[in-house]
Amino acid sequence: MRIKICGLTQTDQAVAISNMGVSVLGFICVKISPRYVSSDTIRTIVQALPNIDRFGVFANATLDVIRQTVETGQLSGVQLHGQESPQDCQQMRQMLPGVELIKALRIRNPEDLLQVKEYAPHVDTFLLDAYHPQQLGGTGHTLDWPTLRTFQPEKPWFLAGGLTPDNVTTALSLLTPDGIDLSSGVENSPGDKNLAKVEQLVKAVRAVSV
Ligand SMILES: O=C(O)c1ccccc1N[C@@H]1O[C@H](COP(=O)(O)O)[C@@H](O)[C@H]1O
Repeated sequence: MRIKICGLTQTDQAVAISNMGVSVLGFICVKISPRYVSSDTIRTIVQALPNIDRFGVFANATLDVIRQTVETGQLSGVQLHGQESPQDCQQMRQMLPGVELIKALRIRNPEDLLQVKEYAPHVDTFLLDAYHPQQLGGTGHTLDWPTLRTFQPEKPWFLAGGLTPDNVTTALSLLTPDGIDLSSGVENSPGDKNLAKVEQLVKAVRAVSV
């Protein structure tokens, strides 16, 4: 089970969280987000980290911006959280070989899950997040977990959306994602992570999965 903590902005918190057994750190590269960090800030943080996966989160960014951020920020993965098409993903895949490509789908209803078929040939990993009409992500809203019980894409997937140390056990009793992703559920305020909550989360996940 991969554990991704997203929306890091501070080096000391990123280092502490890396050392807790978390497997992926996420950096928000969407300028309108209160968790936004520039590629230079990502590089500064990443250079202080042990060996850990590092995803940049983008929404409808150009290929050039993504390539520049991956290079400067030394990212190992690109999470596409906007309306990127399967063709956009295909182009990205060609441009960034060796970089994990994650397509986030914001789910409004069970029909939205059908999109995975079109994306699957062009991405490495899926991420399911809750839909919010005004916010792209980091909403703290949960998905309707029981409706995802039969979701079994042909690629690994992360469950995101409103997960907390308190509700993660319930989520994992209903679903078997390959990873989980949390942002606001382990924060004091946007971009300021609560280390005690991250520790509580890791313990809760390790108690129910390997
Ligand atoms: O966190 C943000 O500000 C953000 C902005 C734009 C796109 C995605 C964003 N975050 C992603 O939101 C989900 C879950 O967040 P939460 O746990 O519900 O707070 C996660 O995938 C983040 O990468």
